[in-house]
Amino acid sequence: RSNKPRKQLAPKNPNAKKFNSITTRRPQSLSSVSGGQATTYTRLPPRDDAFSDSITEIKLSDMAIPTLHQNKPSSGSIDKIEDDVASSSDEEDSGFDYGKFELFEINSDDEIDADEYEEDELVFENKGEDESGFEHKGEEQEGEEDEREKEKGVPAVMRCFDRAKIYVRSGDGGNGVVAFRREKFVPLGGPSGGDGGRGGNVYLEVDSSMNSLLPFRNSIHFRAGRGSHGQGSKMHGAKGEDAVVKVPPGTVVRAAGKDGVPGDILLELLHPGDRALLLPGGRGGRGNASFKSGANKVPRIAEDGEEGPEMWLELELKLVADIGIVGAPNAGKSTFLSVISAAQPNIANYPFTTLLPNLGVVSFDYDSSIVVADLPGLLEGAHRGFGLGHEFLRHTERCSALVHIVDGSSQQPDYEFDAVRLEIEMFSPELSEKPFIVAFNKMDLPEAFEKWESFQENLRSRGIEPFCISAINREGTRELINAAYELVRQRIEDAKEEIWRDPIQFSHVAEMVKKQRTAPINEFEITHDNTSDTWHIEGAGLQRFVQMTNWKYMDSDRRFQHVLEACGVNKTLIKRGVKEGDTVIIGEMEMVWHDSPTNSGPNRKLSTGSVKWADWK
Ligand SMILES: Nc1nc2c(ncn2[C@@H]2O[C@H](COP(=O)(O)OP(=O)(O)OP(=O)(O)O)[C@@H](O)[C@H]2O)c(=O)[nH]1
Ligand SMILES: [Mg+2]
Repeated sequence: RSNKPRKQLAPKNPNAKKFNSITTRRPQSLSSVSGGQATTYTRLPPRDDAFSDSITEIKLSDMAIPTLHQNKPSSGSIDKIEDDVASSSDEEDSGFDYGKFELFEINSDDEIDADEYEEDELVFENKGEDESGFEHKGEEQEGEEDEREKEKGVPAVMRCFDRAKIYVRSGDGGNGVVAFRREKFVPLGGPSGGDGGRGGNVYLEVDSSMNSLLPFRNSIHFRAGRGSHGQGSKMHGAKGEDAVVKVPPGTVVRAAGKDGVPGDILLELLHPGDRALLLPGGRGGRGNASFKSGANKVPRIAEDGEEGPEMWLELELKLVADIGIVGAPNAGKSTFLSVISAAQPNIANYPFTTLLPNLGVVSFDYDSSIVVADLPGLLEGAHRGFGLGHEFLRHTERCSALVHIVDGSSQQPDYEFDAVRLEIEMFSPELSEKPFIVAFNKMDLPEAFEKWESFQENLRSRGIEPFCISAINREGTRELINAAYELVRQRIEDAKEEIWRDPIQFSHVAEMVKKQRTAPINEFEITHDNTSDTWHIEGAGLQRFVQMTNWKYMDSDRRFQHVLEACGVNKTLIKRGVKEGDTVIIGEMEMVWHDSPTNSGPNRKLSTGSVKWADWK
């Protein structure tokens, strides 16, 4: 039989994990000891342990960045590493270019222009730890940054306020080991290799001190730690450290979409304390102590740890406010928020003072309070992209009511009112059906005062009773917010009568992953490529089995043959006409098929039949 190793430059399996870089893999050539069929192993995937560091939280630093940078020019070569591949692949559809972003951050020479990045301070405030020093933008990137801002029409800080795309990966399980007990007075001590530890989980958790997704501008990779490897004396490896991704309340989590089609909603993390197990870590590989059986008392076999699943997520923040303040730019929305709550938004006499929504809490008697959001001003044509406010209208989707502030001193308050209402309708009919209150502001100014009566009449004729206020003098503001509160209260009471929703299932993604993991090993599909005489065997269970098989150990081969036999792969292949020398690919593993001389008859099972292997689990 030929043991010639085959060279293969790219993973043949399109579903194979992207980041198993080929170059880090030591090609090994082992020939099977058994007389089974698929025997010569030509390409094996020992996992490289580059990511074995335990990672707790935001950890984009370390290895990811410099390598990403280095690797950029050599695209096209197979010498890619995880992040390079991962970040360049999924980005185009998202509208964000995080890869670039990161690249900039690396180049940073830590020259921070305090004025320029004033806004960014907001980012760091929220960060639990910013250990890496990569967060600050240097000067070089500024040019490109500007360019991009022009492209998108809105400053990056606004784009990243409520949207982010992140990468999460749970930890791989630790490997099991082969060891035997050797003690002076214990002859034949038996197998004592411990199991590897479980990989760390990835959790998403609401952090109520956060109010934007801006921190994800800087850190988008979250990896849980790998489980430690097992050791002799039946010592099991420690569990890998969990990664906890903190998000602000009101975050909607989607699987990253493709080609502009948003992915499925996985989770909604609305309230402080919400915590979801997203990706469970990989199972630790079993050590040889676990493989001991009556028929095989000296098992020379241990499993590798299971790889932790990975995924790209799209986060979207929808503020959890009870009331949204809407209105044209410069109407006095922020002023109103500042007088009813302790919030101190920027107020100035020019349009678009408010670039990002502000939140304020208004307390009422009996311990009740509501959250009020002040949104950037809405212009006519906002739904076509004019101005800024439209970007943020979706934050009002969760509001119970709107307060619509009209600038009484404007030329035509009636017209302004209609224009903003129209924008709201254009944005979403659902939003326009929310209860709202109209407030005619700046009554202290004579030009506003003059227009009040006609404005009031006009609205009354349409069945709306407007309020008049002078936000700056705090006149009429209390009545206005009380009325708004009344709307919220009603709404809450109405909602109580609605049928109770099912309690939110925070672990359903993890359940899905777990279910996938338990995919039976005998469910697979075989496709045959005539031109290259290649057989692809696809099946989640089998692929997982291959991934966890550690070929270093003698008995691994036998067990592998045994499993192929037992789950029917060999039989199916023979039935479909596999020939001597054909390539058989399962997951990342490539084999050459050999017809053994004892192909038919009971002899086929000779190699494995006598041993009972521990169950695959
Ligand atoms: N005279 C008077 N001026 C007011 C009143 N309320 C707000 N202003 C002024 O109107 C200007 C705009 O106020 P803001 O509260 O920043 O308006 P805004 O609606 O938040 O504006 P944008 O955030 O730019 O959309 C400021 O100069 C305020 O001082 C009021 O009741 N009377
Ligand atoms: Mg404002």
